[in-house]
Amino acid sequence: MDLIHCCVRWPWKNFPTSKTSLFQKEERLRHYNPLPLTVPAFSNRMPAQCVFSRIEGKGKRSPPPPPGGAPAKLAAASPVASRKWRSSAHALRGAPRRAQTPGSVTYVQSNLPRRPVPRSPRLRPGGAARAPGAGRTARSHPGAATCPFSAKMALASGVRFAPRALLRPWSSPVELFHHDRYRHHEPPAPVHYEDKHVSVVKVWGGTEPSRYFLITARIHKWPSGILRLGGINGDDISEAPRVCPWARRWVQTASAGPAAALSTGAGPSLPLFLLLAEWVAVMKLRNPPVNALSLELLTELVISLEKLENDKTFRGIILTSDCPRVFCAGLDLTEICGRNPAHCAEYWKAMQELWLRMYLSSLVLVAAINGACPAGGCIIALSCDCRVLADNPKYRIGLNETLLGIIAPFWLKDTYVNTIGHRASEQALQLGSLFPPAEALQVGLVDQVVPEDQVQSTALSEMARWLAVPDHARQLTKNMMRKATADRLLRQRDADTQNFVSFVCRDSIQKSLQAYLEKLRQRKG
Ligand SMILES: CC/C=C\CC/C=C/CC(=O)SCCNC(=O)CCNC(=O)[C@H](O)C(C)(C)COP(=O)(O)OP(=O)(O)OC[C@H]1O[C@@H](n2cnc3c(N)ncnc32)[C@H](O)[C@@H]1OP(=O)(O)O
Repeated sequence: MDLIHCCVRWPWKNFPTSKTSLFQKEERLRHYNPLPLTVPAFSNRMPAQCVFSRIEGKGKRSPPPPPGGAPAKLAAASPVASRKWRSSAHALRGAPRRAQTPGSVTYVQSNLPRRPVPRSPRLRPGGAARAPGAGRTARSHPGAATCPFSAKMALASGVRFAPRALLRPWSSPVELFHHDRYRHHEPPAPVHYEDKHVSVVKVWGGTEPSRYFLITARIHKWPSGILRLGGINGDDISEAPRVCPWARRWVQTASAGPAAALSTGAGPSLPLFLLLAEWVAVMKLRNPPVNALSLELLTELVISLEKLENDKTFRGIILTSDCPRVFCAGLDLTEICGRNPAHCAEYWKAMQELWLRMYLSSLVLVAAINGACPAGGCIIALSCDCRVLADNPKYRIGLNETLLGIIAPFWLKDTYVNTIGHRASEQALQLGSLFPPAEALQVGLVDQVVPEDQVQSTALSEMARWLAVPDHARQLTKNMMRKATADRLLRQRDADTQNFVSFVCRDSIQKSLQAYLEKLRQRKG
């Protein structure tokens, strides 16, 4: 995904300028431009550093066009781009043109069909074909610096942008630039991007989070109005502020506000945290007293996961417990104790389903383990991508099946081995070890052990770290790492169910399960 793609899908006309829901706009655009248009010529060199921003002033008049006019500027920068500009300007004649209102953005929205762009031999790595002297305009006359890169990029891609908008001097209300050029986009001296001058109004996430993000901030001083800083999601959104030094300053300044409210832990910069608010679901297990995995809870979890996976608003889930002192007590023993084989089979299938869904989930799953986490609870946590455990010696984690007289099935064992390695698993599984936090960290069962009151914020920081990776790359890698293990169960699912049912329905096993449950109840008394 790159800036051009974003531009194509999101011409200025459709760029949300009011508080109208971005999601509605996105929906409209889907119909407006249903064919995905990729621009291979630029995609490799337009990573997340691409930022485009726009300042809308109220009642302020736009600065006059640069001396010599846009075509002349472009001609000076590149004769090729200039020729293309002329032809596109010609093509644009007759296209709907919106009148320039004071302080608002002027643009021409083309109604020409868009076309895919062939790789141009004139384009050099690291930027578009740069004609001699292309950067000189900015140095000699910063106020009149043009964006030839953007112009050429758009023209070459067949995007019929308003040339005036593209070639506008940067100090005008419209800015569209590339990281190669950011150094020419220093703000004029009187602008102070400090706390009292700038406040974040909203951070928007798209319905397709891998596409873009947008931060709206209110600037209290000159140029007063609304500033929007946008970027392409899925690459590395924390990179975006790096594009432009003054934007970074602004983002850093603003990070004392809403971001601080969202997280007390140290974490990446503001946009991530604000976006987290929109992209990350927190799923709390609530089946008191110990969050045992009843059939109902399993079904509920599977449905919720499916919903979140299908809702493109979400990129991650933080899984935690709503029950004090217990994350999850594992299988609900009452579901397999004294029940008929059909019920046991149904129950086990639900357990398999949940594991498969979690283990192969395209979302980032972070387990915020705020309580004891034995057996099935541990498997739920191990199916996540990352585990944060509260530092309390009572909160132990591990697969203790052997202590109940039962055997962990092969896919539980595989999950264990994939996490802590063969030898450690061999030992821990046979002994039914439940690890206290420090040991769990040492053996690699969890990724972080933190004070109890920091579990959620650390999980959020971890989530931010995982979300900073482009979704597609992370998902494919996850799949590559986990598919073989999941496939093994998929191939033997029925046999595994039969094995489970025949095992737990044995008299001897039923007796030991009964005894174990009894022990738990007596312990309480
Ligand atoms: C071929 C394949 C064959 C088999 C594969 C089977 C795979 C199994 C994986 C599993 O998950 S087996 C389940 C293993 N789970 C455990 O061993 C956990 C047992 N529970 C505990 O250790 C503790 O309850 C706790 C540390 C989770 C919480 O301790 P605490 O807060 O002190 O609560 P209580 O012990 O007082 O328990 C309150 C209440 O909850 C009942 N209960 C506890 N665990 C379970 C459970 N897993 N299933 C059903 N019910 C459970 C306990 O009996 C108490 O009930 P009351 O009626 O007395 O309130």
